[in-house]
Amino acid sequence: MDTPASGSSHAKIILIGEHSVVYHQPAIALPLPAVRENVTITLRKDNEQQLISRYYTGARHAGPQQLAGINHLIDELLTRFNAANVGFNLAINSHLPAERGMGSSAATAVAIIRALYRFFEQPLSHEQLLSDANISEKIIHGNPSGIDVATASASNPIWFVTGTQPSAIPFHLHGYLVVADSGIHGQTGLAVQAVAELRKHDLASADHAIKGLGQLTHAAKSALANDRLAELGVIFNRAQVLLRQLGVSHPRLETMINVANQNGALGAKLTGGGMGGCMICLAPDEATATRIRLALANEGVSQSWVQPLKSEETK
Ligand SMILES: C[C@@](O)(CCO)CC(=O)[O-]
Repeated sequence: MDTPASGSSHAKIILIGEHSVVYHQPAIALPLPAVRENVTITLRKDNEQQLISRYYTGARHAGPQQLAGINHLIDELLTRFNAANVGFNLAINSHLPAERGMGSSAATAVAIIRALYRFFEQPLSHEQLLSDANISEKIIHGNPSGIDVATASASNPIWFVTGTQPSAIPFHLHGYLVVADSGIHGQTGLAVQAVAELRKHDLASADHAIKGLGQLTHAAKSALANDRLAELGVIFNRAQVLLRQLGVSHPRLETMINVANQNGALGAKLTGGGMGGCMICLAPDEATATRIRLALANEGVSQSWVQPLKSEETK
């Protein structure tokens, strides 16, 4: 407790299966290790608990409503460690844009939990990490499947089914994944609610799309295992049609998807909750990935990332 402690995490990208995963279909997600979240905790001499972040700096309980989930999580851990009155500064250094489908709230929770357990010198199992991180995710997202937390704490691509342990997935794929930020805040909780509303009004067509996404996720698993990048691109395009039917796309994402596909992408779709947030697409080589990013930048996209997909690195 006398020495500062740190914890870190990273962004997540859902390759396929967002939304349908809430209805017990499988999903496939990847950690994006280049886009990181770091938390450092240092002891204070007084008993104040201060938060330092790019969105808010000050007493942690006096912060905006968006901090409710994180505060609840910290309260619960401090009570568990019998440390409710210990003073500390908790600094969050984040490279993840918030509310863009990259799992920023899950990454923050995972980094905070790792830092707090280290600070109070408590052992932390992977199961405990997942269960603790879902404390704040439930407050922020209402009914999360758990995929964001599972990917924020994973170092390899995962196959995820709600209520079961995430498993490693055979990953033999060569190509490039481009992730591009629409700049529009997409609220996962609202998007999940919108799909639930659609199911109330038109159960048959909503469940048809959800089942279709499940089938595409199984097809994607086989394409990933057998280095079939072009096939995975076609699967991305089909998934986007179904996500649009579920009402979770956005005109800006549709424009970006068209730009990517017109500039050599093998397929493109939204990722995460949608209604804003990020788009992902597949490129066969680095030159094409660069061309896509430049074309998106010409369309006003200010942030994009590229992740090489190499089976050696991600297995
Ligand atoms: C939209 C959703 O499927 C993914 C959010 O990253 C919601 C969830 O699984 O909790």
